[in-house]
Order: sequence, then structure tokens, then C-alpha cells
Amino acid sequence: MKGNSLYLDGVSVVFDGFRALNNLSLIVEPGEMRAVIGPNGAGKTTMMDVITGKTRPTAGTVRFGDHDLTRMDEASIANLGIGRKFQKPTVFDALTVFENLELALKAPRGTLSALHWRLGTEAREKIEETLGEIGLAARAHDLAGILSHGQRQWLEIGMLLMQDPQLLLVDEPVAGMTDQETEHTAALLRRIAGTRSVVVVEHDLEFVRALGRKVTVLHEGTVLSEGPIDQVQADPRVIEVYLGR
Ligand SMILES: Nc1ncnc2c1ncn2[C@@H]1O[C@H](COP(=O)(O)OP(=O)(O)OP(=O)(O)O)[C@@H](O)[C@H]1O
Repeated sequence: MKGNSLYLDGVSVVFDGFRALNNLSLIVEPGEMRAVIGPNGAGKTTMMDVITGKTRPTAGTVRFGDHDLTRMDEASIANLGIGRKFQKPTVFDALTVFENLELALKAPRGTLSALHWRLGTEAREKIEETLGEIGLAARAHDLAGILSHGQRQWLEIGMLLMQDPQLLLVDEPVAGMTDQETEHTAALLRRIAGTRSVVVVEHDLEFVRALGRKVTVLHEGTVLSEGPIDQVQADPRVIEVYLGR
């Protein structure tokens, strides 16, 4: 499929002599969904920060297709189509679900006034398509403030989708969710991946299993193990440093 691969090669991040990332290499293909797990302090957040330009690597290559992300600022990286969902939702409680999605739509630039109506229709269609994708069509005109924790997380994912990302980085999406919400989130992310790449950082291994995709285990800033969940869970190195604790 078309789209860009995410390519990290030999990436290190050193904070005051401490190696948060240590020669990390990782490739995420266009349309792929990758789960990243690892114990506290493994470097998962730092990896996301390096991809989004929040943290500059001390060494190594970070590319998205032909773009060298180490030379770009956060806004330019976001404009390439790399979206990040943090753990804490930032939806507007006093607006409806529909209005939150509308607000997240990129304002069309340099639009002629004659095109406004048509673009308005396109925007509405896009919002409706996204409502379907995140499973909140029936809640479109409810205030975001009355949504459940899980529904707010889905709305936030929807707000990112409004910006047509090529790569979505999702940080601990199921923390605090009910089992049913967790299952719904796995299905939602499986739907989203395919037309976009998705990198999910998560502690909940049952959720990672439900995603059913390749897993990367980080430890001490580098890749300890990579493969299907059954394979990494059976890897003695993983059992020793992470799963067995
Ligand atoms: N700005 C910073 N200055 C100094 N050390 C930092 C900084 N940011 C992160 N670290 C350290 O780097 C290591 C990796 O942190 P990181 O947050 O990337 O791990 P993580 O895998 O996301 O952990 P968690 O699962 O707890 O969120 C940790 O030991 C952390 O204390």
C-alpha cells in the first residue's frame, strides 16, 4: 500500500549520562499496527517523544518515508500526518461529540467562498464517517462531558482521525477502561490500522493479545524481543525482565 514507513535505526537518547534509549532500531510498515510493551522506564515514552520531535535523539536515524524527523520540529512532524494520542483525553466537555470532531477538522486553507457549501458537505460527511468508525454515531449530539471514560478516549481517537493521519501513536489507550471498553478499543484500533499505521504503547497484555499483531518488547531503551504475542511471552529474556516479575 502507499504511505510511509517509520524507520528508527540506532537511536539513542541520553539524559545527563542516563541512556533512556540505547541503539533502538524499529521499522513500522505502512498500514501496520505495532504494539510496544516493556517494564516501567523501558523507554516507551521517550521513543514516542523522539518520533514526534519532542525529544532529539543523541544519535541515530529517525525517518518517516524520505523525511528525516530528527531535523523537523513538532509542528512540521504533525503536518506530515503523524498524530499522537496521549493518555489523558483533551476533549471539550461543553461541546457535543459532533462539535468536537468538527473542531478537530483541519481548517481548509485558501478556500474560495464559492466552495464553502461544498466543503461544508464534505466536512459533514467526514465527521459522519468518523463517528461510525469510532462507534459514537448514536452519541453525536450528546455533550462530550457526559460520555463514559472509554467513549471519551474513542472521541479523542476520532479527533485525531479528522486530521487524516498516516501514522497514529497511541499511549496506553485502555488504562482505566472496563473489559468491554477494552475489547471495543482493540476492535477500533484494528479497524483504523490498514489505512494508517498505528503504534500502541500498552501495559495490558490481554489487550495486546486482542490486537493480534506484532509486538515489540523494549527493555533498557532497546528491543529485547519482537514477534507475535505468544512468541514474546515465551521468550526467556522477556520472562526474566518483564513478564515474570
Ligand atoms: N527528561 C528526562 N530527563 C532525565 N531522565 C529521563 C527524562 N525522560 C525520561 N527519563 C528517564 O528515561 C527512562 C525511560 O523513560 P520512559 O518514560 O521513556 O519509559 P517508559 O517505558 O515510557 O516508562 P513507563 O512505562 O513508566 O511510562 C526512565 O528511567 C526515565 O526516568
